[in-house]
Amino acid sequence: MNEIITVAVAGASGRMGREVVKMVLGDPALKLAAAVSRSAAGQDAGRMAGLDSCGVEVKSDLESALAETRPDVLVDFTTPHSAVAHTRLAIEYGVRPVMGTTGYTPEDIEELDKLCRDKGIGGLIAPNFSIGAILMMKFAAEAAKYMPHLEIIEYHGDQKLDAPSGTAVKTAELISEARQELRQGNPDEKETIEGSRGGYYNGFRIHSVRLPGVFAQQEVVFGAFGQTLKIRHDSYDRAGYMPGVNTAVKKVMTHTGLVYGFEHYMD
Ligand SMILES: NC(=O)c1ccc[n+]([C@@H]2O[C@H](COP(=O)([O-])OP(=O)(O)OC[C@H]3O[C@@H](n4cnc5c(N)ncnc54)[C@H](O)[C@@H]3O)[C@@H](O)[C@H]2O)c1
Ligand SMILES: O=C(O)C1=N[C@H](C(=O)O)CCC1
Repeated sequence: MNEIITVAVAGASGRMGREVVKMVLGDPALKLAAAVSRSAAGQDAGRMAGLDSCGVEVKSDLESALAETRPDVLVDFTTPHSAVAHTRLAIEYGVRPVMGTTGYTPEDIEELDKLCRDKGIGGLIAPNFSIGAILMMKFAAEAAKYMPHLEIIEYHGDQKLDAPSGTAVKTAELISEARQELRQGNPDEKETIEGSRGGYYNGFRIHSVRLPGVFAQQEVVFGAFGQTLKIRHDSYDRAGYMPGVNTAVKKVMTHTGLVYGFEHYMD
């Protein structure tokens, strides 16, 4: 029989964190070891997530929670400001990080991969855990081989802290690996309002829309002679990320080193 995997959740009272607590409590192969939230400290984690009491009290400090409970895995959905520090902390305690939080740079990822390898543990940074979003990224990278003129438009709520989204950055990276080098558009173009052409990435543009009422959507728009192609993904419910997070918690136990992108866990 497989060992039960013990899981700590950081950002447990947040919108994603509550879904993760529910997912962990609902899977007999997993055990909630700790839940960390500064705003909900002292509450029962199950009650906080809208379920019955589970006997795990929410703690306010990640480091002491990891030191006391020594879980197998940390699942983190907090803020881009704390993502790197939380990943380092988990690795230091030998806890495998499954990081849904966005905002890492390529240099951060390289450093954290080395730390994981030195410690002999696995880790995952996944800007998006939903199957549809992963397929949208894969299809966009494939399309870019044949239609290299493109722009990425991502839409999120107006309180999102990072721009572009982690998903847009990952999409841009995958597209850049697949697409021939090309500087799009008119080289003499002039912005009369700064930023109106969006962010520049390897010859193409990324636009971040932030509006109340929006959750998470992205489209990659391709243009070629006489035609356009749009590849679009829409998220409607945070529970839609949970099958991916559940798979990640189990797969991160099986390898060494940091994996960047949930697509690596799909095959
Ligand atoms: N990978 C994915 O599939 C995916 C999906 C949705 C959201 N996200 C990302 O997850 C992150 C969180 O999103 P959300 O919508 O749940 O945000 P949220 O604001 O609802 O929740 C974040 C929570 O983290 C807590 N927090 C902040 N700093 C903390 C710290 N140092 N220690 C402990 N808790 C802390 C906040 O109090 C809050 O409860 C964002 O970066 C977002 O982009 C990723
Ligand atoms: O709601 C958010 O914030 C989301 N962030 C992720 C990103 O930055 O890509 C994924 C979708 C939801």
